[in-house]
Amino acid sequence: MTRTIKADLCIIGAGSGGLSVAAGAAMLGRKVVLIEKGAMGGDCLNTGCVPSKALIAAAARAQAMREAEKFGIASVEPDIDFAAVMEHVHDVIEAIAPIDSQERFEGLGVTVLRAHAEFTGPREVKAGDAAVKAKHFVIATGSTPFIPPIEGVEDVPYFTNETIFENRRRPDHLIIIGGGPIGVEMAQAHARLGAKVTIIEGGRILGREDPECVEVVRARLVREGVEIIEDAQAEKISKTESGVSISIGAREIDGSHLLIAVGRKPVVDGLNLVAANVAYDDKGLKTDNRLRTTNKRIYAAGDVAGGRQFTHVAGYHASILIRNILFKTPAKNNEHLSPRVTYCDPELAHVGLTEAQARERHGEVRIARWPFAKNDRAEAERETEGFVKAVTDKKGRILGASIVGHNAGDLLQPWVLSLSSKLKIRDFTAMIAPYPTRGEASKRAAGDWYADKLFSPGARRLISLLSIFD
Ligand SMILES: Cc1cc2nc3c(=O)[nH]c(=O)nc-3n(C[C@H](O)[C@H](O)[C@H](O)COP(=O)(O)OP(=O)(O)OC[C@H]3O[C@@H](n4cnc5c(N)ncnc54)[C@H](O)[C@@H]3O)c2cc1C
Ligand SMILES: NC(=O)c1ccc[n+]([C@@H]2O[C@H](COP(=O)([O-])OP(=O)(O)OC[C@H]3O[C@@H](n4cnc5c(N)ncnc54)[C@H](O)[C@@H]3O)[C@@H](O)[C@H]2O)c1
Repeated sequence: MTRTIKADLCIIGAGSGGLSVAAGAAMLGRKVVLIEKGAMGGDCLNTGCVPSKALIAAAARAQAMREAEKFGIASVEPDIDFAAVMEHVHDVIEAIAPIDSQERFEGLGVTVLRAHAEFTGPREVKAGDAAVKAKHFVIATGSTPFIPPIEGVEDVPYFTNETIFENRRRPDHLIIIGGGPIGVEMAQAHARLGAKVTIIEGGRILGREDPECVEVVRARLVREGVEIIEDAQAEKISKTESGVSISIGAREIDGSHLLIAVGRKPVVDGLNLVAANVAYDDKGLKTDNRLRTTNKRIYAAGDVAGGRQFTHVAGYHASILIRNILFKTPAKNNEHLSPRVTYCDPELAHVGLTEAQARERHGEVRIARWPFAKNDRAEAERETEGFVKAVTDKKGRILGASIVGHNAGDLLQPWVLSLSSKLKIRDFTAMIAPYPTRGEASKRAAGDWYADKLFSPGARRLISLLSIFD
C-alpha cells in the first residue's frame, strides 16, 4: 500500500548537491525528504573524488620512494601490493562515509527514503512504497560515464570510474580512452603504482586548460613513462587473449585493461520528467540563472544542472537553492567564478578566464607570472616545476589565474577570492606573505606585473629627484 508523505522540500539524489541542500534545509527547520536509490554520498564519496584522491596519495608515496635520492636518501623501487592499496582507498571512503550517512541525516531530522524516485505529477514523486507531496523539489541526480559508440565497445570488458576502484589486480597495461581530468589523474596514479599506461585522446590532453600549463603536466607524465597519443580517435575495440586491442587508423594498441573516461552524461532517465513538466537536453536540465527548471517549483543542483561537474560547484548550487527556496532572496548562479583543479603531480589549478579566453574577450591583457624555480621553499623541497600565471586587464583587474606546480590547488585560493571579491593585482602586492612558502610565488607574480613601471628610467629619475630631501 502506498503511504503519502507531505514535506516542504523533497530532494532526489544524496550526492554532493542533494546532501548539502538537505542538511541546510533541515537545520533551518524545514521538513525534508531525501531520496537515494544507491549509496549515500553519491559519486564523489564512492566512485569519484574520494577514491581517486586516495589512490593518487598512495601513488605519490610510491613515487617519493623512487625519487628519494635527491634528498640524500637511497631511492628504492617500492614493493606495491595493489590489493592493499585498494584496501587503503576503501578505508578512506569508510572514514568519510559517516558524514554522508542515512543515520547522520535522520539525526538532522531528514526523512531518508532508499528507493528509486520518479515524478508522477508536477508536485508529486513516487519512491518505493511512498508518494511524496512537497512544496518544492530539488533534482540532484548527478551524472554517469558516457560510453562512446566505438565499434566493438559492447563486446569487451572495460572499467569506468564506477568500477575501477573495485579492481584488486594491478593492470599490466592500462589503456585509457580520454585525456580529461579522470584520464590524466588515473593514468599517473596507475603508472606510479607500477602499471604501463597509454592515454588515447581525441584532441589534446586537459584541453580546457592553458596549454602552457598543460605542457608542464605532459612533460612529467611522459617522464614517468605514460604514453600519450593525441588527436587520435579510437575506431575499433577488440577482445584479445591478454585483454583488449584498440585500432587507431593503421595502428593497433594492445593492453591488458581498458578505462573509458570520455566525459559524463546527466542522469535524467527514469525520472519521468515529462510528468513533472521539466525540460532537459543532452547537457542536463534546462534551468534559469536561479537554477529553477521549467517547472518553477522544481530546482536542479550538481552535475544534472548541465554546468560544471565538480563537488564544490554542487555545494555552491546548494547555497543558491537555500537562498532562493527558503530565504526567498533571488540568488543567481555564478559558477563561472568556480575554480577547478586536476590532481595530477604537478597539480594544475585554474579560476576565471584562461589567457586565450581573456584575449578573445578583452583584447589587450597583461600577464603576471612567477616560476617556482625562483621560490626558495620550492627549491628546498626540490619541487621547482611550474609557475603562477595571472591574467589581468590593462588596469590590473584580475580576469583569471592558472597555477601548475606542487599543491597548486591550495595555492590558487587567494586568486579565487580575488575574483569573487573583485580585487586588483595591486592587492596581492600589499599582502605580506610568510617566508618561505610556495604561496609567495603569487605575490611575486603580482610584483612582476609592476616591475616594468617600478624599475623604469622614469622611476629612477623620480628617486634621484627625491634624494634632494636626504
Ligand atoms: C573519478 C572522478 C573524480 C572526481 N574528482 C573530483 C574532484 O577531485 N573534485 C571535484 O570537485 N569533483 C570531482 N569529481 C566530480 C564530482 O564527483 C561530481 O561533480 C559530484 O559528485 C556531483 O555531485 P551530484 O550531487 O551532482 O551527483 P552525485 O554525487 O552523482 O549524486 C547523485 C545521486 O543521485 C542518485 N540518483 C540518481 N537518480 C536517482 C533516482 N531516480 N532516484 C533516487 N536517487 C537517484 C544517485 O544514486 C547518486 O547517489 C570527480 C568525478 C569523478 C568521476
Ligand atoms: N580533479 C577534479 O576535479 C576532477 C577529476 C575527475 C573528474 N572530474 C569531473 O568529471 C568530469 C568528467 O571527466 P572526464 O575526464 O571523463 O571528462 P572530460 O569531458 O573532462 O574529458 C574527456 C576527454 O575525453 C576526450 N574524448 C572524448 N571522446 C573521445 C574519444 N572517442 N576518443 C578519445 N578521446 C575522447 C575529450 O577530448 C576530453 O579531453 C570532468 O569534466 C570534471 O568535471 C573532476
